Amino acid sequence: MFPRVMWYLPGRHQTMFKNIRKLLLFVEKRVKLNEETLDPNNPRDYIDAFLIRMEKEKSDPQTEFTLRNLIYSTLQIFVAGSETMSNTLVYSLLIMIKYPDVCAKVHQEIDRIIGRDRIPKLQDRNEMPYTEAVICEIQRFIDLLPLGIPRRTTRDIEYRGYNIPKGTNVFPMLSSVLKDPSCFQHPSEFHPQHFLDENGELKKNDAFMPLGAGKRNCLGEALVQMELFLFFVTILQNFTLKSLVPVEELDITPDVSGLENLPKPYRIAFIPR
Ligand code: HEM
Repeated sequence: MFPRVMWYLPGRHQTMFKNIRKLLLFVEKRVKLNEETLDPNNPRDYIDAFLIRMEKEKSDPQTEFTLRNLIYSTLQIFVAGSETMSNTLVYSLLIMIKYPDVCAKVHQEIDRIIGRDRIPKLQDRNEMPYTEAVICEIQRFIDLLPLGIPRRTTRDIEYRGYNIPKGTNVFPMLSSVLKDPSCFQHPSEFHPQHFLDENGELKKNDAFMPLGAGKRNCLGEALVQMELFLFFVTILQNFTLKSLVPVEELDITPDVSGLENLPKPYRIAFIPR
């Protein structure tokens, strides 16, 4: 997907490479700091845990616990976890101003279950099926990573009658499930009822996989669902959102992009409640 030749061609992508190098330097510094202050009996974070395992396996030539893997996997967690979350939140606010009736119902549920005098907590999720359904539908509708994350087969495999040789790039196209009309009644519309049953309770759907599926699904899955709930609900608990243009003019189709479905730039007013 990112052929090596791009490193040598001029263009705007060079800024991206420069920024990645800066991030790598930042991670390298952080790893050094951890190394200098490491207490093997008291690991503080992912980097400490990795360093301890590196030390244990240092005589194994096959080990995956190398300094290079530590730096790249730490960077991967940063990159995978920041853009995706912020873009989902930015998109969710756009959808809320496009559908003020949905936003009003979320406001009502927040006021009923949490009120205005305390901060939201994760346990509130169990009592807020409408808000949960809206958050699921936002993730399904925006389909943030339509192609999933590119993978490569490590051996020859046969899947449903297809032979896929070792070394083949595979794009698990998440859109094909998130927008599947046999799984979602109105696949191309924003429709929170996709995740609600006739009693208004949260309804699970096996085709809901914005974070991938299987052994290598999103590492941050639990964090994503926690963060989305807490950030989204805290914003709506404190603000009424208003579009600065007539709602009909708001375009919620994604901007042109390579990997992620990004929201088009928009302006929004946050009015304290
Ligand atoms: C809304 C936010 C996010 C979305 C939509 C998202 C989506 C995804 C998807 C589709 C994959 C590929 C899964 C597969 O191939 O089956 C993935 C992988 C991954 N995600 Fe996320 N992600 C999000 C947030 C996060 C966060 C917060 C973190 C870390 C703190 C994270 C870390 C990772 C990592 C490390 C992988 C690679 C896992 C592996 O290869 O084993 N992601 N994510």
